[in-house]
Amino acid sequence: MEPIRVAILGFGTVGKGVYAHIKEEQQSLEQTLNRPVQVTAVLVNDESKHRDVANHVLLTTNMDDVLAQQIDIVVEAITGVESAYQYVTAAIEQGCHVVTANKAMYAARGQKLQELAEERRINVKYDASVAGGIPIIDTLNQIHQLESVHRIEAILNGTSNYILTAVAKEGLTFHEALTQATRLGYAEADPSHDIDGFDALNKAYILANLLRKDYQEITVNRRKGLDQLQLDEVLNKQTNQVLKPLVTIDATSESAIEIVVEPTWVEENHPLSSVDGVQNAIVISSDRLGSLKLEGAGAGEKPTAHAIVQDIVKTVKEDNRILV
Ligand SMILES: NC(=O)C1=CN([C@@H]2O[C@H](COP(=O)(O)OP(=O)(O)OC[C@H]3O[C@@H](n4cnc5c(N)ncnc54)[C@H](OP(=O)(O)O)[C@@H]3O)[C@@H](O)[C@H]2O)C=CC1
Ligand SMILES: N[C@@H](CC=O)C(=O)O
Repeated sequence: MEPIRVAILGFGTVGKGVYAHIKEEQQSLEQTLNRPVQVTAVLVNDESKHRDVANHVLLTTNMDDVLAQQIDIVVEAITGVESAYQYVTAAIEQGCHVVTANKAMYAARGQKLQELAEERRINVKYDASVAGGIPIIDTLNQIHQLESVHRIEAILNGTSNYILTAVAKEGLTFHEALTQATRLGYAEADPSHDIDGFDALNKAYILANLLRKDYQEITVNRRKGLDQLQLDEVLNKQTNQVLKPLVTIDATSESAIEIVVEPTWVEENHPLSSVDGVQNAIVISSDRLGSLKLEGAGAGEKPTAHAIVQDIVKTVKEDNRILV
């Protein structure tokens, strides 16, 4: 039986995680999809760094070589915006579905990509780009189809939450905690994106865009990261309060969806106060639902790979040309 051919762009924490997940879960994937899933090509910056790709898989630095492999689904897990956008655009133009984890790229170019994808009847899925393993994109879409979501409060950066927890509860220095977060594969290749709040802002933007009506703008009222904190603030814990890297998305105004990203002291009975370490959580509020809290691992190899493989499975099930 013809395999479903997958290319992985990027072979770092996330790309390797997807490669390992597909290999380890080969049988269950084949049972679910009635066809085997095969990683056919891997794209990297520097081939010489990568010895753990099997011989039958094309390892290359050239996207044209990847697309020459009759790929069904391109998994994009590289860093930065421009190259990623070009690769994904080329993939869509060639008729490949796309699954991406790259929130910086998706926040900046997601809308353009979806327009192009719609023209070509291609899926672009991006659940792994927000909150690691938490299945937030489809969940939020489904809720919002039934009634307006008016507010989201969330922790969307695993590295920042890991650092604040380690400093406050384990007595680590900021530098020690960041070093551990990097070693564990949580931090961005350039961890300043975690620390300055831009990673959380990109994720907030992706969620806000799902709630946005055509006439509404998305405005960023504040973006602050851990880099603007004095460490003493974290150590000198105030009574009954916990410092959390909070994101709020307020959709109550007719004209704008307003985002605030800011480390915030929350009361101990706040739904996000107990979310520690690399965990992320999202509290979605609407009239009928009240509030729904989703919590799970917000970063790292396995949860992120899980989200990507889920999107691969959904993509195949939605495309009759692949699902035979
Ligand atoms: N780490 C995490 O927990 C999560 C990360 N993400 C996102 O997933 C993406 C990947 O993250 P992560 O795996 O941690 O990053 P890494 O830095 O671990 O890996 C990045 C990989 O991308 C490759 N790469 C970078 N630029 C290019 C390029 N222009 N062309 C070809 N290959 C390139 C690198 O190649 P080489 O190895 O040769 O240098 C490397 O293999 C990022 O967009 C990140 O924001 C999303 C959710 C969670
Ligand atoms: N660096 C990010 C990785 C996942 O998106 C984080 O720490 O949340």
